[in-house]
Amino acid sequence: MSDSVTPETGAYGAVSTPKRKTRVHHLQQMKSEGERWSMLTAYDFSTAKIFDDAGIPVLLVGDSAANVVYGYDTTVPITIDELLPLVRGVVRGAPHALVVADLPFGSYETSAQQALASATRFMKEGQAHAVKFEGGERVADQIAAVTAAGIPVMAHIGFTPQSVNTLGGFRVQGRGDGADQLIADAIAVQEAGAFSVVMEMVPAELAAQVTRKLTIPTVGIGAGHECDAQVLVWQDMAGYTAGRTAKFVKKFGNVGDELRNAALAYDNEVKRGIFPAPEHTF
Ligand SMILES: Nc1nc(=O)c2c([nH]1)NC[C@@H]1CN(c3ccc(C(=O)N[C@@H](CCC(=O)O)C(=O)O)cc3)CN21
Ligand SMILES: CC(C)C(=O)C(=O)O
Ligand SMILES: [Mg+2]
Repeated sequence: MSDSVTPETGAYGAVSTPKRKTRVHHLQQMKSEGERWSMLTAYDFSTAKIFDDAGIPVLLVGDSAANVVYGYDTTVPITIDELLPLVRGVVRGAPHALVVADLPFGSYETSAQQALASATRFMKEGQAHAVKFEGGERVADQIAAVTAAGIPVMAHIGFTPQSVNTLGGFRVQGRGDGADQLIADAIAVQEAGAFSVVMEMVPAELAAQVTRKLTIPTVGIGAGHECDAQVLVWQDMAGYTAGRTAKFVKKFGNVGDELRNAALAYDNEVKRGIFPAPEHTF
């Protein structure tokens, strides 16, 4: 092999690509060993395959599909029936990653029974490995019931987008008096049996404090670098989101520009009769 970067390893090949099937206990183990890990959203087979191959250990089929797949303004309208087919595609594309499915708004709030029924659909029909839903103390009963049934639960506290209408918009949570509630929520989800907890838009110092206090791994999004793990919506991470993105986003690529340029080049060659060339012709 030459010294060039190969598609098999890539520039970061040495530090990624764990070719084992990620399980919940591995994430716990990584926290014990002080090893950080990353999580990305995925919504289809092809991208899941790329992220799985890159060694991303956890993929989330987020209800953010409401925005990035279906074009809704918020995550409130998306349904189980809209999310389930995406979960099936991601699971087929990701043989190594732990695939977590987000429960959408309206599918778990009323009772432990409702949460278990919804989670069960994602496990049976979607073949997900775990579910995630929003809320702290207020969904502790749901977390306990779903976990007791053998379904690992990832919790989600801080800014919970499904509650945008009561949280007063897309805002940082846990400032001032909110800190006590955030800590209470973190402890409640751990005690209810969650295997991990997402903290969204929480001041870094508070997120660090919660991360030290909890035994389960914390996954930050806009919660500073002292969380045990990080998550981003993949389109934000790769520079594929049209328009402005939140302050917590870093663009690691220019996929949007790449795709647009490819479409322009294709259109141009078709119009000029250059594509298809003899080598593309039977
Ligand atoms: N593409 C995408 N990325 C996401 O991170 C994401 C979604 N969609 N959809 C579901 C939720 C919604 N999320 C959001 C949406 C907007 C802001 C936002 O506008 N934040 C502003 C205001 C912060 C403040 O003033 O407190 C920001 O500048 O970060 C944050 C999180 C996170 N999730
Ligand atoms: C941003 C992550 C945590 C999420 O809940 C989603 O993508 O729906
Ligand atoms: Mg979500």
